[in-house]
This record gives sequence, C-alpha cells and structure tokens, in this order.
Amino acid sequence: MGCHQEKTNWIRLAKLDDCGEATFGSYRSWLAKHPSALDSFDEMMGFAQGKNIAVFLDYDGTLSKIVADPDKAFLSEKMRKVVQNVALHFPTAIISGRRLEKVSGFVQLEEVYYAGSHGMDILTPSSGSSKYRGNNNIHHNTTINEKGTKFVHFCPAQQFLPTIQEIAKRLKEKTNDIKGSMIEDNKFCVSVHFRSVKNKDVSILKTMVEQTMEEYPNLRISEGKKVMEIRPDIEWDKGKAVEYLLHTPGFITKPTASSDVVPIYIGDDKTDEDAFKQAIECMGGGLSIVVSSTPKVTFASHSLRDPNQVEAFLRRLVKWKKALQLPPT
Ligand SMILES: O=P(O)(O)OC[C@H]1O[C@H](O[C@H]2O[C@H](CO)[C@@H](O)[C@H](O)[C@H]2O)[C@H](O)[C@@H](O)[C@@H]1O
Repeated sequence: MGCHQEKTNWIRLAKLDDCGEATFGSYRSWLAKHPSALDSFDEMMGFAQGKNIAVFLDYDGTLSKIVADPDKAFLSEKMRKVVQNVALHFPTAIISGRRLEKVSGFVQLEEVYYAGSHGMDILTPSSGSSKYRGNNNIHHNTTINEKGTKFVHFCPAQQFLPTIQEIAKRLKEKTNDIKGSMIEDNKFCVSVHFRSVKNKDVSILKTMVEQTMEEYPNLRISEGKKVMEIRPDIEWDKGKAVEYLLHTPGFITKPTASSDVVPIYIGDDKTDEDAFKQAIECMGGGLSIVVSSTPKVTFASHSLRDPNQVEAFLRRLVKWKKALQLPPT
C-alpha cells in the first residue's frame, strides 16, 4: 500500500518531527505544530468526509488516566459509554500493551475489537486477516467463547511465549526486594513498573533488568511511562496491528479501496508512535492524535491534552456522524 500523494498541511508538519526537529520550547509553540484535535475538528472531518473512518484507541493514558497501581486503571462509566457509541458508528479497535484479557476486562464492550501485547495478540470474530492468513494457519489460533462464537487470535510472537514466561518469572524473583517495583506479565511482553520505586532504587532496578536481558538477544526493551517494556524483537508493532485490522474481513463493513479509509489513531505513548508513523502516514492518509499535556517529539499530526479531552473528541465524532445520517430538512 503506497503513501498517499495528497498530504494536508498537518501531515507535512508532523513529518518535520520525523526529521528530528525537537526545538519546541513551550507547550504553546508545540501546539502550533500539533494542533488540538478539538480546535481542528471541522478541518479534520473535512479531510475524512465521504471516506470510511476507523477508530483505533490506546488504553492507558488515553482512555484511562495514569494511576499508580496498574491493576486499578479502570475505565470510567462515562468513557465506556462514549467508546461504545463510537463503536456503534465506526469500526473501532483498542490496541494496548496490556495482555488482551486484561484490557478487554477493563473495557467490557462487545462492540470493540481488541489487540493486546502491543498488537501481538489480535482477537477477531472472523477468520482473521486475509492478507496475513494466506494458505495456512500460521500464528492463528481459533477459540470459541461461552456463547459459542468463534474467534481467531493472531499471535505473530507465539514462539516467544515460553521465553517471555521464563523472563517474567526470573524478573519477579530478582526484583522482589526492590520496594514498589512490579512485574506485569502481558503474555507476549513483560512490563517492569517503577512508578512507585524510590528514585535511588530506579537505576538499580534498571541495571538488574538490563543484565538479565543480556541473556535474551531475541528480546528488546523499550521505555514507556515509568515502565520498561520487554518484548520479542520482531517486526511487529501497533502500526502493523492497525494494518492487520484494516485487512480483516468484516472490520470495515463496506468494501472499499484502501485510500477510502481514514484511520484515526489516538494514543499517548512511545509504542503508539509506530501506529502514528507507519499506519497513519502510509495508508492513504489518516489522522493521528497524541495525548499529551507537555511537548514531546511525535509523529502525530494533532494532539489532545488528556483522557478528558479524548472523551470530548470521541463524543463530538459520534455527534458529527449522527448529523451526517440525518435526512436533509
Ligand atoms: O499501550 P497501553 O495500553 O498504553 O499500555 C502501556 C502500559 O500501560 C500500563 O502502564 C501505564 O499505566 C499504568 C496505569 O495507569 C501506570 O501505573 C504505569 O506507570 C504506566 O506505565 C500497563 O500497566 C503496562 O503494562 C503497559 O505496558
């Protein structure tokens, strides 16, 4: 799928950051380059009008506020309702670093597609993506839920499962004495949390993790928000997960040319940059929105300050769609 020729100003602006421009002094000057998706709503929807919008959402820091205890990052009832409404009007997926069961357990919406482990565990009700499925079932496992519905898990890092389980166990033992640290087993990746670790112990923890990782050359570490994320070193990320879902039969119901699809991706973290960059910029043009209240280097074209603004944006998106469906007066 080639890059879209007709780039709008904001997409070109986002590309400047791609070139390494990081000279933003204040939030205000940064905002000039990554305008508020609420302030630019009409302009953005002008770009999307007449095309099929698909909505992709990150979970932590985007739909739920960042909290000290990762097990308590619950979704508010208000946000659940809004996401449900979005999913009733647009194909919608949540792509999280969490294990799939954990994020779907937090969200509890049947209308939404889910991808866990930074896109390395994608659940679809159909037979999976035609593009990736090919003639064999490699990486695809079928499951049937309690209601008898058939689902397919696409797990491109399946062969790493024993290694991930091993490293999660080893890190739990090793870091046991570091107060406030927490190892979260996200199935195909592991999070080492240090938000509640005393400053003086953070570097000790990081060294411990890095030393352990030396024995696992097929894994890599990336750093998120007060968390080290350990994952298989494969060419698969949230951007690839977006592409997979866009090729999944049934996700976008109206068959259409790929250039008629406008993915909107909203996320707050480094792993979301893969989706901003690869999926949004090179799939016929999409809309990428970073959630941040401070300036940061990003491929995203637009921004929102926090989950409250995400909620407001999603609410407005539904209202916009409903207005389009009204018969002319
Ligand atoms: O892709 P995401 O859904 O954004 O997942 C990224 C990581 O999010 C979670 O950690 C972050 O949120 C926690 C709860 O607010 C917070 O305590 C932590 O400091 C943040 O880093 C999740 O727990 C991680 O496993 C994910 O990798």
